[in-house]
Amino acid sequence: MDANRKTAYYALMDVETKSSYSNLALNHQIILGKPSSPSFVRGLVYGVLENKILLDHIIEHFITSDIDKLKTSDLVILRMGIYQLGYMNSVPEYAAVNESVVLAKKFCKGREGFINGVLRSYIRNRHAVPMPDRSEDQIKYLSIKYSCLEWIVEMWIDQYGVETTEQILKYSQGNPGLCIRVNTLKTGKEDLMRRLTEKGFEVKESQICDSALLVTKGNRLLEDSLYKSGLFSVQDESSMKTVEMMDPKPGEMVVDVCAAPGGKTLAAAERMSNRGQIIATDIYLRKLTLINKEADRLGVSIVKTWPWDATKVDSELLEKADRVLADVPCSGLGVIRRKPEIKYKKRLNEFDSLPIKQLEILKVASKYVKRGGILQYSTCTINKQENEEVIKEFLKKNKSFSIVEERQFMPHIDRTDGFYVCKMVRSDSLI
Ligand SMILES: C[S@@+](CC[C@H](N)C(=O)[O-])C[C@H]1O[C@@H](n2cnc3c(N)ncnc32)[C@H](O)[C@@H]1O
Repeated sequence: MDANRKTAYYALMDVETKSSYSNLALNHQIILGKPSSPSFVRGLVYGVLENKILLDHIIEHFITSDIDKLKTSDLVILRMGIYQLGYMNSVPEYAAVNESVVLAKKFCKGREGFINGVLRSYIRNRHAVPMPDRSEDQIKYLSIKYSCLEWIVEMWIDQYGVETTEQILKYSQGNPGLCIRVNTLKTGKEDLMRRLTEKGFEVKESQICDSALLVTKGNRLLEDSLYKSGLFSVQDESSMKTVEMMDPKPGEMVVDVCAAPGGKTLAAAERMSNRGQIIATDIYLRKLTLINKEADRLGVSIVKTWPWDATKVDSELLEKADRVLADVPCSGLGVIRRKPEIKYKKRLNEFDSLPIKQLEILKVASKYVKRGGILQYSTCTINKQENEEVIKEFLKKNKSFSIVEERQFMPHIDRTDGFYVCKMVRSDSLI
């Protein structure tokens, strides 16, 4: 059996049946399965996940039974087969069908005839699958075309209008690429570019962040000695941009109240030339160990971690910090191209209560800021209720803070993840 497709199947089953995060499931299965082409596996897994609603719409056209009655294993193999046939030009039709049948024989015995039949019908009639009439049901049309649950499409249409919503959906698809942060404590951007290029990686500078490099070609980056010796970290441009906007200076005291897994904390430490102090807290103790481990790899010694619920005031920190970062838990709707599974989350009470929790965390975080200090709020979402609305509520009752810079980054405008940053300053005088 082809190890590439088997690995993709296992990763997709992990996402469907164990609610695993796609990136973690994929990395885990690639390590276990040792496929000959990890990039093929990635393309197939992300392609299927990104287009799940569209693929199911197609499958429904070619089966007589109810799609909800299919076993997950049947459905995953059908999605993989249709995706290869319809959207992966490099895969010959016979390979897509034969390999799907081989998977079916192993993982859903007795269903190989059914799967073979559906895939062959698709080959014969792929152009006959109707889309919903856009003029009759715009939300349904966009939901199927861009594979995103209807409640999210509806919410964005309410907040941004139809045209922008379609742009957001369009640019939230496709491989975002790999971005790394140069560890300026150990190397410089030019030096790292040269060393990576010598090893066969293709690297270019980011247009968005000073310390970011985009790796456009090359495999097994994290197994390389340059990574192991701490010369760089993997981090999205959006995360790095947040720290660039916060602009922590050497010698300052910084508090990061939702710090794990530590991307922004460690970027801040590098920007501070490892001078000063950063208190990094998170509600989950086990996640804090990741920060400490990474700090060791990067040669960072100014970070102190401890578990803390950011909705509770830590009296040790009152008015102590030059800068406080509240990178709060959010719906993640700005990072759906990295984590497509977010597009399929049902709207639960948890979603609607997020702004309440975010405001609570922000209020507590504000108490740690010195007079004249900086308070920065950030999310990786494009839901206004978790962004502008939270800030509006906060500023209404906290008159000593005012906005220095506020930005909503959008996938279709900035070609980045969707994320929101609001940098505020606490007044010098008593208000
Ligand atoms: C967006 S993530 C932070 C990412 C991090 N700043 C980084 O750059 O790597 C939000 C974090 O908030 C933490 N969290 C959730 N509820 C919390 C609470 N009540 N108190 C403290 N941390 C919380 C989560 O464990 C999660 O690690």
